[in-house]
Amino acid sequence: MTERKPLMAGNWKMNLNHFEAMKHVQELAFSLNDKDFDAVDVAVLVPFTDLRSVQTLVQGDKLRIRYGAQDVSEHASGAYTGDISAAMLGKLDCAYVVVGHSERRQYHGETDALVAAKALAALKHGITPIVCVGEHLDVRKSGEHVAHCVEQTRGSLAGLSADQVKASVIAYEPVWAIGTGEVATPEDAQEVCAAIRAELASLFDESVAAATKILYGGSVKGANAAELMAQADIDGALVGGASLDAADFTRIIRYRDAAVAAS
Ligand SMILES: O=C[C@H](O)COP(=O)(O)O
Repeated sequence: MTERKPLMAGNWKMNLNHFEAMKHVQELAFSLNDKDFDAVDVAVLVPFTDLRSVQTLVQGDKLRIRYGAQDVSEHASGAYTGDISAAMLGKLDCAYVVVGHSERRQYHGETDALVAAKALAALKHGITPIVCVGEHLDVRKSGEHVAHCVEQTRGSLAGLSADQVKASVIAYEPVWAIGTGEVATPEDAQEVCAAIRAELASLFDESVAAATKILYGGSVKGANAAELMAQADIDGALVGGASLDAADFTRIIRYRDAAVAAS
């Protein structure tokens, strides 16, 4: 069976300027140790304006924290005012980029096809795309959430090869659970993550399904990370609000400690 090393990725969204970013990364680095990094991959997904400062800090201090961006252009270069290319992110040694976050889908009209094009652009430059999918509350209430997320996964990975999917991360984020304090139950999250994994097996094969990391996102905190991580198909978390608090993000990264304390 393939070992999938957990990934805890903090999506800062539009928070923290580059001074605040450096302070926050230093705080996080101070609270984590080698044992944490051996057990879990830790990443911060920061505003574009923070990237160079975070890179300098991480590389200068040889920190084991990885970093990345929250969006990328599907284009290689050219007259796309305000956009940032994957080549530019690659030059900053970004390890990850979020594509298709529900806030981009909602406020910027991003479609599955665009998300797939962005994922491909990232992969071309050796950057792992974190491809987000998830349903709105009305879809959940209609009982169509599994079919919806599977369909969105298929569309958002269109054109990626088996190896490219293995080199990607998928994040299931029910939109109704984002920033609301309304966390999906571990069983709800597992249901969709398992369906996404089954879809990878049917689109490609079992090796792709076994190798691809699937994260859960939506009101993850130190207090609920362990029960989510106990689910077979959840390989980590995409954390918004709680990642802005170094202490709570550390608790999420150390979810195993909470699991031990509860047993
Ligand atoms: O990308 C992160 C998600 O949107 C979750 O945000 P949240 O943890 O604040 O609910």
